[in-house]
Amino acid sequence: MNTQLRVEKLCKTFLLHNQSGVALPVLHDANLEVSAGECVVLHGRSGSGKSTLLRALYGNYQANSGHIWLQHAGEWIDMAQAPARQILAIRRDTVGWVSQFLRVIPRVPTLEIVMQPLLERGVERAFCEKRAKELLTRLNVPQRLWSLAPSTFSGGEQQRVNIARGFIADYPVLLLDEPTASLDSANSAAVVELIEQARARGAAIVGIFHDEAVRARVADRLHVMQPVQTGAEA
Ligand SMILES: Nc1ncnc2c1ncn2[C@@H]1O[C@H](COP(=O)(O)OP(=O)(O)OP(=O)(O)O)[C@@H](O)[C@H]1O
Repeated sequence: MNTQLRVEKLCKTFLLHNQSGVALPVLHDANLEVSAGECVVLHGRSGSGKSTLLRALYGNYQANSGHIWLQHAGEWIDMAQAPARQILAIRRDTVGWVSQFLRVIPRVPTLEIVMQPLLERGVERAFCEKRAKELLTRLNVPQRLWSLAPSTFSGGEQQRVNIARGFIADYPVLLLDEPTASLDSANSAAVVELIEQARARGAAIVGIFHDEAVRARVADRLHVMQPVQTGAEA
């Protein structure tokens, strides 16, 4: 097994400063190991910390303790301790994030938004454009929209632009936050196919999928999230 990502004893407690400093423990000694070519789906009841773990893996949430080891540029790096500059390099080259939401960039055309992750890696523009067009076609984003900024697109169209952008680069690690939420079955099937292809090329994938049929299709394994027991509940 070629391990690509290893989470060790990760702890995360949210401190609600504007609510009397209440402490909300969400992750306690969370462990997870994902190999290249494996898709692990986070599973557990609402509020069990699935999104929190996924965001910590992308460096959006700072863990209180523990490690997030991943292979980046031929070395093992602890994402939980990495400085901001290194996190940016990890996001460019190693860890991709695909969610249902597009952070709309004003006035930038769709094709440009989709190409951006590859352009940032210094890939030749003609290649980026070809790949972006292929993905937009596969995801049924009509060609007449490609030159427009997506701020006025429908929710589903924005979602598919975001998915095209998330899949354009061959990231060794892919984090998927409900990428098929609210897509119709044809578009959902197109996303499932992209996930299967990423897995076949050796990506280590961690995802959240509430749709049971999609989960059954893509998951090699479910990772069950255990809610943190507080003193009152124990
Ligand atoms: N930024 C935050 N600040 C404070 N508390 C947070 C924050 N993000 C999440 N939480 C809390 O952490 C707990 C876990 O939330 P999280 O979103 O990780 O759960 P989830 O398993 O993804 O839930 P769902 O399936 O409903 O999306 C919740 O009780 C939530 O209120």
